[in-house]
Amino acid sequence: MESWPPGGSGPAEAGRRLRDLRGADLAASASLLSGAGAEAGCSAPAVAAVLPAGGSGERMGVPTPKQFCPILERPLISYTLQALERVSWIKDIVVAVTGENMEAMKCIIQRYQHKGISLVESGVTRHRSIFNGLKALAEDQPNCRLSKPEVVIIHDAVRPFVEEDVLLKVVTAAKEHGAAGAIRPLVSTVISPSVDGCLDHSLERARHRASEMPQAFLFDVIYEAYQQCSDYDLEFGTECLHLALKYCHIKAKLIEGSPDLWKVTYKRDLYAAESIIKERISQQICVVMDTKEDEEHVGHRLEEMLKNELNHVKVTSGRDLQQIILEQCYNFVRVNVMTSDFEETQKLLNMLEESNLSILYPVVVISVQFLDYESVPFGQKMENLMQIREFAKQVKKRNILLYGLLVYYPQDEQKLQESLRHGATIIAALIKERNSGLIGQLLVA
Ligand SMILES: Nc1ccn([C@@H]2O[C@H](COP(=O)(O)OP(=O)(O)OP(=O)(O)O)[C@@H](O)[C@H]2O)c(=O)n1
Ligand SMILES: O=P(O)(O)OC[C@@H](O)[C@@H](O)[C@@H](O)CO
Repeated sequence: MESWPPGGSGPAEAGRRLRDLRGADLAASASLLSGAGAEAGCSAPAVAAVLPAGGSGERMGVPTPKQFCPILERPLISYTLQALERVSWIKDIVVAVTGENMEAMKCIIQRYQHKGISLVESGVTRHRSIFNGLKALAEDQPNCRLSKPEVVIIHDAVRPFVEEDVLLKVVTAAKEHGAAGAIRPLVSTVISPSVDGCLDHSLERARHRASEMPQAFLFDVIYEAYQQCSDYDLEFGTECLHLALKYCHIKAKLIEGSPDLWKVTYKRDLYAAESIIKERISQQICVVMDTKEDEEHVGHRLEEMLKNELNHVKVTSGRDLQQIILEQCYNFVRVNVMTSDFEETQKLLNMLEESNLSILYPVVVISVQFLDYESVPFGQKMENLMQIREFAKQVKKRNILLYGLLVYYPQDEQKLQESLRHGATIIAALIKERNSGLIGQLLVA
C-alpha cells in the first residue's frame, strides 16, 4: 500500500497530487464498484466507517450523553451500530468515545452482540474525534488490527435511521468524486444577523440545503484534509465536506437523503426516534393457535379483525413458529380457547427466551383467553388467570412484555363480534405502545 502523501508534503503539493489521483484512481474505483472491474480479477475496494460518539449532548438537557440515552431501554448508539453492521460491505466500524465512556461502550457492544466494532478515544471536538477515528484506520498506526480502507464513511452515532441505500450512494459517489454527503431540504430559512442583532440578509431557501450524514470520502482525501486542518477548523468546524474542499480542493457530490437521516439533538428527537422504532417493530404480528387455517375457529375471526388494525398478520399453528421467530417478528398473539391455563402461552414464551429475539427489541406476547365465565366457578378460573402476573415479571427480565386479554365466549353473535373488534383494538394498542406498565394485566374485551 502506497504511503500517503506520495512524495510531496505541503498542502499545495498534496492538493495537486490528489487531483492527479482523482482521475486515474477514481475511474478504476468506479468500475470496481459497478462490478465491471470484478471480471478483471480486481477485488472490491474496502469500506470502513467512523462514528463520532464523544459528545456530551448538552442540548439534550440530561446528564447522560445523548448517544447513551435509552430508547425502549436500549442505548441510542446501539441502533446506529445495528444499522451499520448489517451492511455487509462495511468491513470495520470505528467508534470514538470519551475515555470515561469506554467501558460503558464495551458493555453495550457485548450486551447487544455488535460485531466488527473498534473503539478509539474521542477528542474535545467532533472534528478531533473523527480525526482520531481516521488515525486508527490509517496504516501507520502501531499494533492496530484495522487496515486502511479505500473509502471511509463518516456518520454521527446519534443518527440511527441510516439505510444501506444511502450508504451505497455516498460511497459510490465518493469513489467517483473523492467526497460525498447526504443533504436535505431546509425547513427554516437561513438568515444572517448584523452585529446589532438585526437582519442583515437571508439566503434563498430553495437554493440551499442542510448538510446531513452519512458522508463518505476516499480515505486518502479526508485523512490528508485532517492532517492539514488548522486548529481553528478542528476546534470550531462542523462540516467534513468543507475540509475536503478547503484542504484538498475536492468538491463533494451531494446526495439527496431521506427524512429519517436527522440527528438526535434535543429531547423531542428521542421521543420521535422511539416512536419511529415502535412503529417499525409493530408491523409484523403472528397469531398462534392450534387449529388449521380453514377450520371455523373464533381465533380466525379475531385474526380477521386484527388485519383491520395492523398491516401484516401471520397465522401459525405453531409448527412454523421457529421460522417466524427467525424472520424477526416481535409481536405474538397466543389464542387459547376455553381454557384458563397458560400452558400453550408458556411454550411460546420458552421458545422466545431461547431464541434471544428480544435482545435488540422488546417482544410483545398477548395471551388471549376465550372463556365461558359461567361454565365453572369463576373464582377458580381467576386464580389460574392471575398467574400471568408472575409469568410477566419473569419474562420481563428477558425483555418480553406479556399481557392478558379475556374474551367472554361463547356469547350471542352480535356481542361476540363487538368483543372481537374491541379485542383487536386492545391488541393493536398494546403492540404499538409496548407499555411496560401494563405487563401482567388481564384486560377484558
Ligand atoms: N467532542 C465531540 C463532540 C461531538 N461528537 C459526536 O458528534 C456527533 C454529532 O455532534 P452533536 O450532535 O453536536 O453532539 P454533541 O456535541 O454531544 O451535542 P451538543 O452540541 O448538544 O453538546 C455526536 O454523535 C457526538 O457524540 C464527538 O464525537 N466528539
Ligand atoms: O454541529 P453538530 O456537532 O451539532 O453536528 C454535526 C453536524 O453539523 C453534522 O453532522 C452535519 O451538519 C453534517 O456535517
